[in-house]
Amino acid sequence: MIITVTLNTAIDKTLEVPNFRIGRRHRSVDQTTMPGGKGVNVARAIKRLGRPVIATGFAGGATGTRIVEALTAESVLTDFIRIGEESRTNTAVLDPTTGIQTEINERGPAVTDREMELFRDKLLYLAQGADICVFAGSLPRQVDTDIYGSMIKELRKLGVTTIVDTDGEPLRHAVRAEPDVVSPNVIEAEELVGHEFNDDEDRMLAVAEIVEQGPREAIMTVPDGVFAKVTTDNGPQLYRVRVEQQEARAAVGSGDAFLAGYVAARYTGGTPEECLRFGVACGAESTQHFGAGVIDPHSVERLLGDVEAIPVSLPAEVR
Ligand SMILES: O=P(O)(O)OC[C@@]1(O)O[C@H](CO)[C@@H](O)[C@@H]1O
Repeated sequence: MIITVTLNTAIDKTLEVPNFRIGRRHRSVDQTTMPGGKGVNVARAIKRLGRPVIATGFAGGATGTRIVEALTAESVLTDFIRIGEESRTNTAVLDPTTGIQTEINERGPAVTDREMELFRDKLLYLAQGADICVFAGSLPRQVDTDIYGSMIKELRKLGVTTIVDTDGEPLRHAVRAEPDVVSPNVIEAEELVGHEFNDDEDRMLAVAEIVEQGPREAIMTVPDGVFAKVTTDNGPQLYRVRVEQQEARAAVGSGDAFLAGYVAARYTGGTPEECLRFGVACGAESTQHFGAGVIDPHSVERLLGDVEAIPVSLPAEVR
């Protein structure tokens, strides 16, 4: 079983607004709502890939009920802790004339110590039957920024593989707890290592630098693929994995789809290279659909042949 943890679940509302301009009044021509939050999107995509997955975390109020009911309607297994405050609604404005999407994410509810205690209990219970646990997304209010870090340590004792996709302080703490994999995007990775990347060499060295901070492996997502430092049977290996970028219908959540593909392949025993290639195919395919974590597994298989995995030699200083 694969667990996805989403502490800050959301209803993602996307409004289609042609010629969107800051400071003007608009009427949307179309709108969609879907349960979201990064771990929820990862669970949706893993389910579509046919691997066993359960989504957990916090869900509060009428929005929380909607999130759980909508996931159930998608046949995604859920086991959320119900909390007193309302889960958030994240709003995205998509301008079809330019393809540009603007997002406003709410901070989310405050979580009490008691609710957090209940969640820890639940996670440890679910972890007994799990192989992999994915922690993804921001934290709701009043939650210790070391929460992912402390859960990673507890799950390691149970032999569960831990994978993290978050940012800022929670990411900083999580890497120190030595998870199996961290998967930041470029902006999150630049913040983590403390400098900007100017070229591919910088990006390649950055994943090695992140591994130095604690995780066993690091995968940085970029629009056309990933830069990664993974552990193969022959030792550590750097990879650049890329695919020709297609014109995106909606790129939001492609990092979540990458992670879902990577985890699904890892769950069924893929080699590191196979997992990275499958993840990149899933991330790219997801850009053809509205809705984060929505993928078509048949198109993913077709795209896989176009994904290139290039092993990169380790410079002496990062060996
Ligand atoms: O505020 P967070 O938790 O960092 O990100 C939440 C979010 O923007 O990320 C997903 C796309 O990756 C959306 O489903 C969701 O609304």
